[in-house]
Amino acid sequence: MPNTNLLLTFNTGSSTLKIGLFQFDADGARRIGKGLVDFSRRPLTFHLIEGPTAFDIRLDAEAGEDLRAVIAELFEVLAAHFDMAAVRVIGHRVVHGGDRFAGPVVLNDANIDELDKLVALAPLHQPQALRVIRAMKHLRPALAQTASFDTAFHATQSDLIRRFALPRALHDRGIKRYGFHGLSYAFIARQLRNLAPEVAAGKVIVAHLGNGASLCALDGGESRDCSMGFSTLDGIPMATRCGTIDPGVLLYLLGASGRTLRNLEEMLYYRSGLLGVSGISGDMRDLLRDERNEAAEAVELFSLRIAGEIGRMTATLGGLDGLVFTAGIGEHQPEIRAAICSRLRWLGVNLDADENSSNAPIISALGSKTRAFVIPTDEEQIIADEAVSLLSGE
Ligand SMILES: Nc1ncnc2c1ncn2[C@@H]1O[C@H](COP(=O)(O)OP(=O)(O)O)[C@@H](O)[C@H]1O
Ligand SMILES: CC(=O)OP(=O)(O)O
Ligand SMILES: [Mg+2]
Repeated sequence: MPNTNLLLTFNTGSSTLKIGLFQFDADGARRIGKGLVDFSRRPLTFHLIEGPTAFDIRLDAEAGEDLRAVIAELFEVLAAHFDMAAVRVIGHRVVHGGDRFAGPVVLNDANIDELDKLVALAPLHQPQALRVIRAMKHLRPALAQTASFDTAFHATQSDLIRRFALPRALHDRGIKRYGFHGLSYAFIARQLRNLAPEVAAGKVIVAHLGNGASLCALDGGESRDCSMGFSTLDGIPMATRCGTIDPGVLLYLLGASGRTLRNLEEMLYYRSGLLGVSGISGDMRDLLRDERNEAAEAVELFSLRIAGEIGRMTATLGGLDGLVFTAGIGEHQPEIRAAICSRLRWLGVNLDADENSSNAPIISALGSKTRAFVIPTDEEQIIADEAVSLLSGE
């Protein structure tokens, strides 16, 4: 096998672990493979892509409390395809960096402890990422590990935008908006600079529409606003998460109707959003195929709330030059882009139907005042680039 430096990225989502394999040198990191384990499906299977070839490898390990057995088995499987002795660094996606981390870091015991303190703020994501970090540390104690944060990209937001209209003392204690999906937004800002530099220099809203979904307002490529705030529940409706909700509903459910905190949390994170409204599925592909009214209503509510949030963010920016769609739904579902944009004609968004239906990079019609784009995202590329910069001491 060739003598090169390898880098692995771990993107720990709420129920999946995405692995990126990169070759790197002083010039940067280049992807050579990717893998996915979906912890919501049994038996556990490692879906691995090496160049043009895909493999589905059944795993023997159980996803136990510490994930050590799963990570060890993934390394064994990867060793059959890649030179794992050449791995120099593991880069992790960590969703919440709080106020403490405004950029990527090399992980050590002290900052792993700091990340532990943020678990309550991102209960779906943070504990799982920490399990993977600790499992790696156990398995390869000498290997460097880095963390790249979803929240860090939003450090350019103003104090005003981050503020809730609550007593000041709470803000000072960290009860404020942080913003998420920052690795995706960093990647999109970079790609847009190559695709349409004149738009990237202006006012742009990016719609990251995956299982988790949010919108980000960019001015000159810097974050000014994000629909996700304090937690990954806020903003637009998602596959199974509720998005913005009247806090009076939560008080009512906890008070008069006597739900427990656990039960409420489980409902807001796992049984709401597209799944909750449709009663059918949280997967947009299922809803677009289904002919029942409830499916159509979930899709319509999703589009309506997104268009409304784009209106609000246009006020933050004071105008809109570009709109970018990304992630699973944003990249692959023209029907949803069309439904959102049909509510944004007043903002000067005018789609080209043919370009939109073929998921082309530029989907706005010639002469559209606001230009619209489809740009595939790659959070792992940002994690890899940040790990290489940290390693080379930049
Ligand atoms: N070709 C496609 N591949 C993957 N997801 C797709 C595709 N087309 C539509 N989707 C939708 O994208 C959503 C998942 O988005 P994704 O970005 O993969 O999620 P996440 O990374 O947050 O788990 C689902 O609602 C799914 O229906
Ligand atoms: C922040 C967040 O919601 O992430 P994901 O989309 O991976 O669930
Ligand atoms: Mg995601």
